[in-house]
Amino acid sequence: MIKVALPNKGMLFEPTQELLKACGYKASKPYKTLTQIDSKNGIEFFFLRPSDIPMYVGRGIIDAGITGIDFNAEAKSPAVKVLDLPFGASKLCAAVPNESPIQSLADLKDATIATSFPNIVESYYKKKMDFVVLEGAVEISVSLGVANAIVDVVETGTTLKQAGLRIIGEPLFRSNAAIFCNPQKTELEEVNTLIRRIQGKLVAQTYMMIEYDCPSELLSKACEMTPGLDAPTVTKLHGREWYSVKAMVPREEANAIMDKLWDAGARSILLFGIESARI
Ligand SMILES: Nc1ncnc2c1ncn2[C@@H]1O[C@H](COP(=O)(O)OP(=O)(O)OP(=O)(O)O)[C@@H](O)[C@H]1O
Ligand SMILES: O=P(O)(O)OC[C@H]1O[C@H](OP(=O)(O)OP(=O)(O)O)[C@H](O)[C@@H]1O
Ligand SMILES: [Mg+2]
Repeated sequence: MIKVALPNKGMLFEPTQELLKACGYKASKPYKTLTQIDSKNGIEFFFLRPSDIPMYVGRGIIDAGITGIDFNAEAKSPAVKVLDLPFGASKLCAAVPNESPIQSLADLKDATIATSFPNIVESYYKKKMDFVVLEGAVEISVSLGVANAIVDVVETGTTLKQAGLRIIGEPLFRSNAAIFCNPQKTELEEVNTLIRRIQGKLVAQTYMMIEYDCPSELLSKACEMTPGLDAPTVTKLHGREWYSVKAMVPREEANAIMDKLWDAGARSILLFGIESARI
């Protein structure tokens, strides 16, 4: 049985729970319980603080885990990223009070910076810096007088704005959620099954299946409009010079492609969702 760590709280908790459930895993966190055994799939899930997951996976105590790229970098963990996930997208930005004379990231070299990510900040500046290290609610620290600036996660910017801060320069780091694996465990069968199932679900969320009929003179143009991942499947209709075409199309473009096919003369155009996929 392999060990897999999942976030026990925070921004990654719900999307991770939903993803694993959709992939057929018994991974829902029981109330006040920090483990869940999925014996059918040979996995014991551990619900841990997302910032602690890189340490456990890096040491090989846990085989694989889902957390943020920023947390893995901050922990300087040897865990390897094996798959990006489409949630937890964030950036680490420096910010100062609106009225501060500081204008650029270079001006922050000698400032006292409040942050939960001192290692990432030092890698950015490539020198020892002066920090107040906080667990959270970092935006309020400047008005409380412990620092001149912060480096913290920004998503919409609302928390910064409410605290009377403004962003300086470009983000120091960009992050999203990902699956990380211990470098010695990347070949484990259960780890690879987990990755393939999640990849399959992500493909299913990104693509749809289109099926339509078109006259023979339209076939090559229609296939150009719906090239699929490799090539569209084409079947001749019985008793007519018409063809049935089936292909995967990007979900975001699916309706526009249907409109174009219709205008070009295709008919009986059907669009299907994909539950999962192994490509
Ligand atoms: N508002 C947000 N939007 C998107 N991603 C975010 C946001 N806040 C944090 N993240 C990202 O989600 C991951 C987990 O951060 P989160 O703040 O949820 O963990 P935590 O600090 O351990 O939990 P909590 O804040 O509840 O104590 C990190 O990789 C972080 O970059
Ligand atoms: O740009 P915004 O959309 O406002 O989001 C950014 C905020 O979200 C996170 O806070 P969280 O709720 O995780 O609390 P924390 O500060 O205690 O970690 C992050 O630390 C920022 O404070
Ligand atoms: Mg947080």
